[in-house]
Amino acid sequence: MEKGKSSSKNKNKPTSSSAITLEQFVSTMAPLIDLEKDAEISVSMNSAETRSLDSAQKKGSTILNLKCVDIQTGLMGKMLLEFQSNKGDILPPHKFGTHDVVVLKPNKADLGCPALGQGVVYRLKDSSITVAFDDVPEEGLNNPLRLEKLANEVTYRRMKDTLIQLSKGVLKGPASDLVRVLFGERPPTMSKKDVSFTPSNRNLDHSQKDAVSRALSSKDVFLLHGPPGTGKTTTVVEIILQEVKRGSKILACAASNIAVDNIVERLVPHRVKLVRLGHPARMLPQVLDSALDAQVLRGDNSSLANDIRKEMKALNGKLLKAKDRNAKKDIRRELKSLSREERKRQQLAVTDVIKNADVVLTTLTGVLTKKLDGLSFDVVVIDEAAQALEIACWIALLKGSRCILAGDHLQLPPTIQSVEAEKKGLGKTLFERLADLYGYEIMSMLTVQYRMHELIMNWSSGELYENKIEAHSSVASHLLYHLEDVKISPSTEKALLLIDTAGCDMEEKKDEEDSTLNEGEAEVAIAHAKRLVDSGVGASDIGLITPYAAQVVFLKRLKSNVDKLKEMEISTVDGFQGREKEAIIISMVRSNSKKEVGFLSDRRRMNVAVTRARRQCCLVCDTETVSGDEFLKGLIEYFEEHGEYLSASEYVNE
Ligand SMILES: Nc1ncnc2c1ncn2[C@@H]1O[C@H](COP(=O)(O)OP(=O)(O)OP(=O)(O)O)[C@@H](O)[C@H]1O
Repeated sequence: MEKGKSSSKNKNKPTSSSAITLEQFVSTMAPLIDLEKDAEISVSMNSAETRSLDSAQKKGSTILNLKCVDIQTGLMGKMLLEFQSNKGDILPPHKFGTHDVVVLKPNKADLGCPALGQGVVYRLKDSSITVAFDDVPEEGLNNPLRLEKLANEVTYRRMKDTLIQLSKGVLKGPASDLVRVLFGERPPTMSKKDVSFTPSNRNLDHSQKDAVSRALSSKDVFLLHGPPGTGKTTTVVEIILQEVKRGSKILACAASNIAVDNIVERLVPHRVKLVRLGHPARMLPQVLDSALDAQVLRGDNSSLANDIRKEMKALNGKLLKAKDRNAKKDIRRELKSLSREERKRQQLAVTDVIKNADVVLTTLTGVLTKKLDGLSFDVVVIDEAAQALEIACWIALLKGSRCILAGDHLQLPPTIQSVEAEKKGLGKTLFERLADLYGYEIMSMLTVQYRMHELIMNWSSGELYENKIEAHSSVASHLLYHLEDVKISPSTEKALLLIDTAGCDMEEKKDEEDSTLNEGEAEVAIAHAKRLVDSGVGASDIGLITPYAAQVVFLKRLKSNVDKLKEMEISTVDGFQGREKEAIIISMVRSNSKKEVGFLSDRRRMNVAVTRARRQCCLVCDTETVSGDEFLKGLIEYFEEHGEYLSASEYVNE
């Protein structure tokens, strides 16, 4: 925000890094996309460096020794196969994520052996992984199996294609004026009068209403800045509904499938004509009804295509029986024409659905489907824009003449695998660049938050949002013991807790992959979670988060021995962005005599960590080590002043 503010004072004098020209952008990004692709391939099974199965499992790109425990039909004919480890409860540490493309192979088969099937990860739990396949593999399911993760090269190809398009043809497309504004060649414009509207959601607060009105006034670009818990998606949905009322055709996107589905779910009750494009295995079950495939099946053209297929089947039967050459020739001719008709009907079914929809929703990379070729939109809305690569945003932006980007550049940016690409600026988002370039001229910030106790919020608001955020009265003073069935106890009566491991002999260490973990601290964090559950807090209402992947693995191992914590989620901070829990425990891990804190010092990461909590945020850390960093020192002092301080020694041996 500070950046946005300062640039708003000298409106059209952008800072050097944000005032990049289109040509500079294209020439900088092309090699960075290649670097990132290479980095992704090197952690996947397509990598030439993967020489043995053991090394692949260590890298997390394969999971060995699996058994298939369940097969179900779902998702429009896709087959859902669930796998568990042959060796025990918990899957070994891995780098698989939902929606990754994977192949299934016999456990011991050679690295290059053909796959039994290729699918998409549908669901991931600590102890199982479910994959959606087009068909059930014909054999081999009764023997030990392995899953291999493939690099998603298609995404990179799509980004490269977009760069090429940006570098040449766009000056004539729907986005021709928008491109000039977003690269600082032309100033953005807003209509002179405030646009008034009747909100569909009567609960909108003043900052949300103001943001909707300004979004509707914008003629080219608008940024909706949504700090944690301030109802960014609620506001995005209102903007879309108002644009539909105005008769606009809207393309609504986000970097992740889940964020797209969130919007779909909230639009459906308003009976908006919409369609969700994408692979059904990547969608939430509750939005499948809005999927393109489902709507195509329901359409007239689709049933006509079905009738034609039936006719073709009958003709094929006739063809087999026919003896006369001329009769055979006639049947073949008829079959050919029916097949042409069937294909045409299928395509018409797809275009009908898309043309009839007021809102088309898909992920950013999903926009490059042939189904949207030649189509343009009045407005492109991108949610989670501060978590998307700029080049991914351009895939969607080239389809429209106006855009509305929603996000928070003070939370974590997109994850970049290549250290070099990150250093050279691949992770700088369009949202951040535009906030720098034009500031409040094109941006509104939401200022009422609906998640956190005000003590949890105040630290983040003061450090990152110029103290502009206020807590809504429904959450401002809510505590864990106000929840039904939760007892008042020392563990549940405070919004902020600091458990200090300093002097308790709990040093950090490195795992084989060079990620840091802290076993003593992990035990303390688990002990606090147990105390919460003993006071009546539901385990599923607790989130245990940490910046380090190795600590996640260790914590999960500890958790597997504690039955009452089964439903508690454990994740990296980065993986928990966008989520919330009643109680959050943060294990900060670093404890060393050099006071090294590594990437803990990124204020955006701690901002995300602390603001996941609704009623209690508990920091477990070595205050001696982390206070070596000025920013973290401020965090510790804030917790000491406004919360309860405890020594980790009180939790040892629990
Ligand atoms: N004006 C409002 N009045 C009451 N509750 C609201 C209002 N706006 C948002 N909320 C509530 O706040 C919560 C967060 O809203 P929403 O999901 O829109 O936020 P978000 O900005 O997408 O989330 P995040 O802050 O994690 O990015 C939801 O439970 C929502 O119902």
